[in-house]
Amino acid sequence: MTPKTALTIAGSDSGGGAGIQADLRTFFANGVHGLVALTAVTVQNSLGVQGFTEIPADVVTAQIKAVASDMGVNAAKTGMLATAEIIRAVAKTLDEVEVGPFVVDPVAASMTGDALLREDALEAIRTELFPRATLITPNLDEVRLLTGVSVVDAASQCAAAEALLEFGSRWVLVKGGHMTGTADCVDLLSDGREYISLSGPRYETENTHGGGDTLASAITASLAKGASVPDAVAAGKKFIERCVAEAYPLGAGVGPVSPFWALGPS
Ligand SMILES: Nc1ncnc2c1ncn2[C@@H]1O[C@H](COP(=O)(O)OP(=O)(O)O)[C@@H](O)[C@H]1O
Ligand SMILES: Cc1ncc(COP(=O)(O)O)c(N)n1
Repeated sequence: MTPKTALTIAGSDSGGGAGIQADLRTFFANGVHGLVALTAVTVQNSLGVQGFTEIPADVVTAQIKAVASDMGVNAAKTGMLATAEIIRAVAKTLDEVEVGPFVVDPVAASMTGDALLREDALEAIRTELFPRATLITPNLDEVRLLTGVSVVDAASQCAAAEALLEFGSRWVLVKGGHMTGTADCVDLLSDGREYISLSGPRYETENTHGGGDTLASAITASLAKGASVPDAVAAGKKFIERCVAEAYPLGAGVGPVSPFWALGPS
């Protein structure tokens, strides 16, 4: 049987832990056929991002149109978008092709602190992509850059969600992985009417490279299969929890979260 399709519009991670590599294996692990519009090639390992080269914006557009016109896209997500020009091209293309539910992970920097966006491009994500998004999934650093709100507890997480919804997405997931002083990892999902707190154990590990990409891709895979946003996010949270629990060291720096458990017992 032909599986549902999910499109990732994102960059390549040469270290294989994040970016399109994380997205494609997460789609696979969730039973969805992965499609790709590559935006950038990063030179990256467990120690950080040594550099990147972006793909020309018209080539990003052409990739999206090629797969959408022929194969059909049941849901799509963005990761690293590199430049304001690529962001504007993606926004324009989304007005011309049908991609189903659209998840925007506003990736600004790697977890090692290296920039994955040229200057001024986060503003373009906010103005061009958030209004078109079914769901946006910022982490706490991105929340601070976008709204100025520092999330330190449940009340400020709620305030951040409200501020982010003003930018026009249907739903927002304020991820709490970087919140300090909490025993659990709490992500807050809201559409401005419902406030759904998704709580799970915080695992003791340094190896969380690719965590945000994996969560957003798992959510996108569920949306491609027809789940509602709250159900897709709940399933994504369960998926990423297991991936963090089984994360492994690789290289001298930060290792990747692991989807290998999804293959079943070896
Ligand atoms: N140590 C951890 N244990 C369990 N879950 C975690 C841990 N760190 C992050 N998560 C979860 O992984 C997902 C990614 O979160 P976060 O780290 O906030 O985003 P990002 O990877 O984009 O920086 C969230 O669902 C978060 O709750
Ligand atoms: C190509 C690419 N896309 C996204 C990330 C963010 O992932 P992380 O925050 O885990 O470094 C990354 N490092 N590289």
